[in-house]
Amino acid sequence: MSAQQGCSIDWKNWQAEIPATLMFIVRDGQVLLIEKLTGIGQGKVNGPGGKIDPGESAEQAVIRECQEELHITPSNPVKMGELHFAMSDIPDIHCHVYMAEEFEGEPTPTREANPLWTKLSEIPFEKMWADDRFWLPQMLDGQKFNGRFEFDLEEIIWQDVQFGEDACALWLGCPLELAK
Ligand SMILES: Nc1ncnc2c1[nH]c(=O)n2[C@H]1C[C@H](O)[C@@H](COP(=O)(O)OP(=O)(O)OP(=O)(O)O)O1
Repeated sequence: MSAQQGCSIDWKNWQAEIPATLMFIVRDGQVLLIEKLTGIGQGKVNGPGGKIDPGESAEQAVIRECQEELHITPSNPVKMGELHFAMSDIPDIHCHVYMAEEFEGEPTPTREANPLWTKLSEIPFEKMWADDRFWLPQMLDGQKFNGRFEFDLEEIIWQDVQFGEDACALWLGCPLELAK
């Protein structure tokens, strides 16, 4: 799929209804994933994360979600990417993706998530959102990215993912972010 061919979304004027976050903590050749027990993507494997609350920055939100879902607090999160999901069956999502190497606490199962320490070579893409295989390996390799996906239900019908520092210039930022 090329950058614009076959895409029905006017990305220039696109605005997501749901601002959201994801966190991938990497330590000792493993990444901390979750089995998601509630919310959008229930039943899938993903990183911890969730919706950004009004007045919250993306970074504040991703830390809060890790506390709620796994009882851990990531330190020094690094923003790695933005994901733009135009969905057919649920509201569109704009997701801010972070990585961290350190955290406080012990990953603990909660009502919302089961923690899954996963070898970097054994990520279960077949249990994850279809887009993950197009940016997660590169991100875990240290590349920043900007991804746009049009979904028809669970299937990707158009995509564009860019990597490297240039990709950061495409980030929309977080409209709810507090001035820093
Ligand atoms: N396509 C795709 N790929 C990868 N990750 C995601 C998607 N779509 C998504 O929504 N996500 C991620 C983004 C967020 O981390 C979650 C969705 O947020 P959700 O769990 O519904 O938000 P919470 O705030 O935790 O849930 P509620 O409290 O509102 O139930 O999935």
